[in-house]
Amino acid sequence: MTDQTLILLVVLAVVVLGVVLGGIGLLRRRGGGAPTVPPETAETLDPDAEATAAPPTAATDEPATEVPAPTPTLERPEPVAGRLQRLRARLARSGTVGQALLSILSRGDLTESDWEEIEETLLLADVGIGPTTELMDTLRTRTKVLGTTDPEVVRGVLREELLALVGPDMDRRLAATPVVGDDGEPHPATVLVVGVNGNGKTTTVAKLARVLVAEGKSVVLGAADTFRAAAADQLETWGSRVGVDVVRSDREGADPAAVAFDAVKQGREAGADSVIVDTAGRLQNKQDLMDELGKIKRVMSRQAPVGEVLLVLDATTGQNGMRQAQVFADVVDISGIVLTKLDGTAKGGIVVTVQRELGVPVKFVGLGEGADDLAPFVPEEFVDALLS
Ligand SMILES: Nc1nc2c(ncn2[C@@H]2O[C@H](COP(=O)(O)OP(=O)(O)OP(=O)(O)O)[C@@H](O)[C@H]2O)c(=O)[nH]1
Repeated sequence: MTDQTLILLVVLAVVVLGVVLGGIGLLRRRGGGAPTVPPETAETLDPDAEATAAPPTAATDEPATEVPAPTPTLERPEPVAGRLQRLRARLARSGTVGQALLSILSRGDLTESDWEEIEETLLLADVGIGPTTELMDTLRTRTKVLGTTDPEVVRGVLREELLALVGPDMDRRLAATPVVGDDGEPHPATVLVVGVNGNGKTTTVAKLARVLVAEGKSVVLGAADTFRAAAADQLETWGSRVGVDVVRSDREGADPAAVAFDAVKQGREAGADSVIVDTAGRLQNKQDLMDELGKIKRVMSRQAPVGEVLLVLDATTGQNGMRQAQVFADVVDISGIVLTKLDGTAKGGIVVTVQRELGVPVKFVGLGEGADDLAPFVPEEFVDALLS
């Protein structure tokens, strides 16, 4: 190969190379590949960069956008005033006693067998022997003096006498307002709720919390029924519906007094108006019950005086319920009674019996399973419902 041939070959190779490289450049400009722009300048070049940029990750310095948690909607319990009036139809079965008495008394010139019928009606309604005899004596005297069978007059007399029996002057207010302790500090009003299991105690605690919330009070609940985890779950569910905190133990069988103490402590620290404590109420024997309730009350008092001990009693249990009630009254100072399930019984006379035997007023009555089916007991409204 001559020198000339060699120079020709080199020139040819350079030309071919130039053509090939030029072709590749042309292809690239037509969009066949990404422009080789360094990544850090890509954003500034892309007009849509802001809109399409990925959200900042935790690794960046930019603060993460906070998505507010959805606020649970709290229920507003029904107003408390007039609840017994609203629920009076639930007393229909109890009302049969009033209706029966009215119809007998309206016969006029009552015979001994009429009076026996009156007695039987009262006893069947659980009015109890003592109050039944008293009522019959006054009715005998008054109907004889009046000498009338006018239904309105007879109704008026019966209303007055039933009201006297139920006790219109007893103090039925719930001690639920904070008190100033010996240390000069405000303490929440504390309510200890006792009674045999199955009487409706846990649901009553929840309903009571709603009563107080309806009155604008702040409440903390203590789930000291540590034998039954479901009782604490039940309270938590009910409490969350109205924004009420529940203090509980996660350990079944935990010391109920410790839970009660923590509940009152939390209520005090939070500046709550009231603390309501649910208890187990197992009736193994009187001594155990006395030890348990005594300890709970003692321990609670270290945080705040126990202002109220409510006994929950199932109105349908009759004399058996009265015996249980007596055991509780013997072991702890009861300040009021809640009569549950009054909607399902004709034995409304238990109101009279239980007040007489325990010497404390019925403060609330349960008239159904609904969240607001607990009514403050108003003697006039109760007697009117019996006679309507
Ligand atoms: N009809 C009616 N049912 C009620 C009333 N109060 C409570 N109950 C029902 O009675 C049942 C027992 O109620 P609970 O509150 O679980 O009873 P408890 O006394 O706490 O029972 P333990 O937790 O086992 O001690 C439930 O089905 C309640 O809904 C009421 O006034 N009327």
